[in-house]
Amino acid sequence: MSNSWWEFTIRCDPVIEDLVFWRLEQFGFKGSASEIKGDYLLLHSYLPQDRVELLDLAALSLWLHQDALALKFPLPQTQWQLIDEEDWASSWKQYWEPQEIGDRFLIYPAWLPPLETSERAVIRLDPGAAFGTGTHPTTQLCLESIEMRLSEEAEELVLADIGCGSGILSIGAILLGAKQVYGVDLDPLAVRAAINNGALNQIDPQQLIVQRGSINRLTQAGSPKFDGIFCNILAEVIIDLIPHMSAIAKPKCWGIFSGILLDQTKPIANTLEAHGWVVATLWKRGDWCCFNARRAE
Ligand SMILES: C[S@@+](CC[C@H](N)C(=O)[O-])C[C@H]1O[C@@H](n2cnc3c(N)ncnc32)[C@H](O)[C@@H]1O
Repeated sequence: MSNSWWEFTIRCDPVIEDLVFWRLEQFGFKGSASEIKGDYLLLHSYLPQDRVELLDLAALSLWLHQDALALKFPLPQTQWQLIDEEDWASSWKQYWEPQEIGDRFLIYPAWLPPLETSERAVIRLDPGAAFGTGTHPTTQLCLESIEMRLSEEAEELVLADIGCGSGILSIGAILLGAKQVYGVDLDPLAVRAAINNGALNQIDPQQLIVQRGSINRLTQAGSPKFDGIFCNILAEVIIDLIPHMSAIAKPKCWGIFSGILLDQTKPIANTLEAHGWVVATLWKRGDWCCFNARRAE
């Protein structure tokens, strides 16, 4: 089967949703959708076939069992199957619904009829294989932080979105008035999704500039210095990236760092402080937290 996808389905206690999401993300799954069914959670996650071996999926299932056992929750039930590209597209879509985030955003699936009016900034999205539908707490915490940062005088801001995924944060920032956002992602599928989503939201490609790569793309000649940086990746990756951020930050730059589990806050705070950042606030949701920081004067 060409262009096939693994659909990995997990039935588990809703309390361990964050942990399961985290495990899937570490494993490389991108598109996930969950729904509550009575007293359990049904979670579907998707990954291109060529990114994983069958045995790895069995190992993932074991990890999920061990996680639940360690926390004394019932064992999750897992199953996986190969589906073709067309089925993947429709599987994914049926579980994903419009979602309000914070006071200002509405995430709106691309395949629904466009809204005629909304009081909210409507982010239309087709995430494709990229992470970033707004259903994950780490993305929500970022969008809410962006909302707070961009409440006024946003029109001169040039921002960086490191690990842009579907482009959801970049698009959100532009809809709230940012002048320009540079998005980077290591994953070519994410780059494609972010570019397509920019177009879907009628954003000028000069305003949302998406490139494949990481922070190194933003230190190259011709890249601007940034007024704000957002980065929703895992803690270990953020710790590696922080030392390079001074090179792309304006003196009063702010930073939004998400994708961090509660028990990982200390190394993140220490690394930020060691590299010239002051932590302003720490927002929490479930097991996750998001740092809002600014450059030390
Ligand atoms: C958790 S997703 C975040 C997507 C989106 N920004 C959001 O908030 O929903 C993390 C993204 O970072 C990308 N990524 C992982 N490590 C990276 C790195 N070192 N540099 C750039 N992108 C990276 C992944 O491919 C993935 O698309």
